[in-house]
Amino acid sequence: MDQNELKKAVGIKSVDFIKPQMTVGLGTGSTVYYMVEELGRRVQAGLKIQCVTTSTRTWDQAEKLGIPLKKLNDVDHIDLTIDGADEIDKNFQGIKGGGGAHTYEKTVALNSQRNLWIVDQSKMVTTLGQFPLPLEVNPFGCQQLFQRLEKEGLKPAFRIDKQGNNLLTDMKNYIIDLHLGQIKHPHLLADWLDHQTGIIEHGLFLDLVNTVVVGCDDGPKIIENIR
Ligand SMILES: O=C[C@H](O)[C@H](O)[C@H](O)COP(=O)(O)O
Repeated sequence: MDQNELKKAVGIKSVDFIKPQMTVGLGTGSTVYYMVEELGRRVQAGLKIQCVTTSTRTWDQAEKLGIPLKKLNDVDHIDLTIDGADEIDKNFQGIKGGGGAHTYEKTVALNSQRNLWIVDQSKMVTTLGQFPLPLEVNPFGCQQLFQRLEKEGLKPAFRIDKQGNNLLTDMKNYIIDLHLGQIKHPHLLADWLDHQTGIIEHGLFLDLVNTVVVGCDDGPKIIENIR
């Protein structure tokens, strides 16, 4: 199976975790796309749920499919959030934000009773960091922040769109990607990044995921993170 077929298989499989009357967080990305398409089919077939989204992309897709949507501020809990990931290590720590949506994604994830990630097998790694670590940053003072990151040896690069401009997030911020190669101590790095003024949110998602559905050639595999 190619990567897209694996993404589609896990996207469809993950919808089995959604039960009637749940409030569900919908992530962002090309794997989540398939999950939302399948959820739309089930809602049209009569499944009663409500959802919050983590990006305008997902909101627009879900709205077109007739999935009932709420703003995050208007729900009192989220039963389950289903999202993609860019890397997951052997300790179930993850990198997200390849699509620049990680700030809203982390906000929704932190407010969810359960988090389920859907990935193809290429995302399962021994050590995080091969995938560049995304930072959402405030445009105000971003050059000074960039220099600070360079000085720390974190190999930053602004993410640029097709027109050659700084890519803008849903919140109209910029993205800086850190090309680290490997992240030996994710918690220490997360702690340092959490304390840098100008960084709105980083893409390290630590101690957050409960279940991972991995797309493998012989079918989706469900892995529980027993913590
Ligand atoms: O900002 C984007 C998200 O964190 C995505 O969930 C992540 O990048 C995985 O995306 P994809 O399923 O397209 O590989």
